[in-house]
Amino acid sequence: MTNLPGLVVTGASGRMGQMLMRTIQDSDKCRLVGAVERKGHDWVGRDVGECMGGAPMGVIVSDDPLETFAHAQGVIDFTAPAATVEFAAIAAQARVVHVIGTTGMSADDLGKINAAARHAVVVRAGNMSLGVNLLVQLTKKVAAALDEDFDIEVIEAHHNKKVDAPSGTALMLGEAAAEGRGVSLENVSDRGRDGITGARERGHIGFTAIRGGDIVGEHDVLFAAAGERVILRHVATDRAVFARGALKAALWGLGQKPGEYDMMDVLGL
Ligand SMILES: NC(=O)C1=CN([C@@H]2O[C@H](COP(=O)(O)OP(=O)(O)OC[C@H]3O[C@@H](n4cnc5c(N)ncnc54)[C@H](O)[C@@H]3O)[C@@H](O)[C@H]2O)C=CC1
Ligand SMILES: O=C(O)C1=N[C@H](C(=O)O)C[C@H](O)C1
Repeated sequence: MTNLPGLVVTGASGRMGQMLMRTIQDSDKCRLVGAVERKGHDWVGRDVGECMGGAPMGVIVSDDPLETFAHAQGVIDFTAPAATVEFAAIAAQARVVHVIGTTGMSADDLGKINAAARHAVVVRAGNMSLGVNLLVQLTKKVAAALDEDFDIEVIEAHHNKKVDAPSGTALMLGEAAAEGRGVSLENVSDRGRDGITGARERGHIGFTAIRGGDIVGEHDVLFAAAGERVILRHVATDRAVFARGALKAALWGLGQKPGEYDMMDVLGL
């Protein structure tokens, strides 16, 4: 057992943190060697199993990422942009694989993560599920096949605690649609319509975000033309799909050279 790769989960008390720790616990390919939460969090100093309301897991929640990462081969990080940028620098220093699921990052944040990836393996994706990564490829193909008579709209729905919009997945899908069309998303992105917006511009890619209840994550890519519509859809009903993808990414990353990778690399899509 002790020869299995050791993984740390950051944001341990979060929706994804807890799902990740349970998934690692159930895996026979890796083991949980650390759990990190922010300073002042009431889980710090306590056993993670007990914090989650179960039996002790022999892992004490820490607020010291530097010390925790030093005992691991990989870190799985679904937290918040500022925390992820800090963890990227520490993971690079410790030369451990850093799997990043955090969304809502700025261009500046992404630049810092890219710099960290010079020293360690980083696998980053706005969605770690197999289904969404397949949908990204399908979106690129459909966008390449249909001309601008088809208006492209990305519609996403998430739970009422989500803090960023559009979702990381919606942006991946928008990028894929733009790439399929041979344009830059930056130049055609249409976000936040409100009021007298004027008619829709031909060639634009629109984004709509729905927030409510406990929706895990739903994404539609709509191609709407006169007389017909094509709709590509992914519905996640269980966060386990993201956790399984993240574990796969961490284990895959152990065999790679330093650099920034995504789930397409991991899944070979
Ligand atoms: N790429 C993917 O497949 C997926 C990505 N996500 C993304 O993962 C992120 C987290 O999502 P949730 O788990 O729903 O959020 P959450 O709010 O439930 O959990 C975030 C956790 O990070 C912790 N945290 C914040 N700053 C920290 C710091 N400096 N040090 C240690 N811990 C810190 C918080 O205390 C919290 O426990 C979001 O950006 C979300 O969009 C979520 C699901 C799937
Ligand atoms: O915050 C979430 O919950 C999710 N975030 C990711 C995103 O922003 O796309 C992935 C998934 O949809 C759930």
